Amino acid sequence: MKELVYKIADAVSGGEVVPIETAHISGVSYITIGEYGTQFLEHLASLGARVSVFTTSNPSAVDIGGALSVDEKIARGQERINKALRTMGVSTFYSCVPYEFVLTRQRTFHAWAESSAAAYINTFRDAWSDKNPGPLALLGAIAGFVPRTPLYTLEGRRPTALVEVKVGPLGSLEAGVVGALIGEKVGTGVPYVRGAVFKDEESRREFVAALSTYSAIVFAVVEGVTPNWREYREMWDPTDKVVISEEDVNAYIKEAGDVDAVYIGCPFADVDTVLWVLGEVSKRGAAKRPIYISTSPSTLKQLGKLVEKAAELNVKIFAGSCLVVSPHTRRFSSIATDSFKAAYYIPRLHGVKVVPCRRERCIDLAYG
Ligand SMILES: C[C@@](O)(CCOP(=O)(O)O)CC(=O)O
Repeated sequence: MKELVYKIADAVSGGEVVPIETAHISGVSYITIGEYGTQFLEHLASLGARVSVFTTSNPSAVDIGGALSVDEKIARGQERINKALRTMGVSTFYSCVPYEFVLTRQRTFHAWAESSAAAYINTFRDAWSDKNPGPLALLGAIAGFVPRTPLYTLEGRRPTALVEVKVGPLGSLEAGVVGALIGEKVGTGVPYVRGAVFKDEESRREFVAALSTYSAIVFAVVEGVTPNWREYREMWDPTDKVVISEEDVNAYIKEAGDVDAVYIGCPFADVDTVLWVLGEVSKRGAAKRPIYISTSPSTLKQLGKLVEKAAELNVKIFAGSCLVVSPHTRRFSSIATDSFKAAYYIPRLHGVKVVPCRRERCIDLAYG
């Protein structure tokens, strides 16, 4: 596998590579990679390929507690993927927020394939990762190194565009809209973001998820927030400025119509978000329409008995999968969500309509 990574490096980074501490692979759901992707993983495993660094995996098509129904064919396909990954030594923890437990120190190298997770550690920790495509992250995990693309160099992390955010503090939906707008307006390079105030952890997750979904950008310097932001600031003299106003953000937020379900947790929800939803729902009684919350397996465990209590209120908390990569999503015709990443992928992967709304409004829609 090392030769293969060197070959790719010849094409993309003048043959240079960087050693990595950890890898995170995406494209591990039978829904997104299908039969050929599954055979590719099985083939690698049967050749004796084994990861040489700690490697985690993105959500799968099947959640760990069986809260989402999937048909036999998908369940069997997913089991084959799980087996191939386990054989190669991948931690089959199935989470899109591995940064909850892999604490990626500043300026250490990682090969993460999930764009929102790579963008999170770049932006909020100044740990260095490019968005490596899923197969390359896996080959890199096996080899122990990846091509030295610009984001693995200080020079390649030099800001290229100044963005002034004139709206906030940003809740989860607004943070996603601001991320998407920066992505669309700046497109590539490294935005230097001034004035962004995130209300909570979920907003930070939504910001980087939307930024990296709506553009190729997986690193933003957020003034006052990104470690070493002063150093990045001094590296460059801004010429152009992009402004994100309250009107820009409001133009993206439509008044929602009828929905069959509400979805929170793309990227996976933290405990705080789950508690907030449960607090709102407890005040009103069981929701008329199901509220789905995806979390990491450890968050689900930490919640303990609350998961059953939530189920009585029609709040389905599940882990290891999400409504982006699970076929369960196809049973709905319209879903409300505060996630701009989910709003991008769910219609494209499942043909299901998505209504982006603020979290408070999403909860209202579960009763409307
Ligand atoms: C569906 C999926 O491709 C979502 C997109 O991920 P990304 O933003 O392209 O890293 C994730 C996956 O396949 O693991």
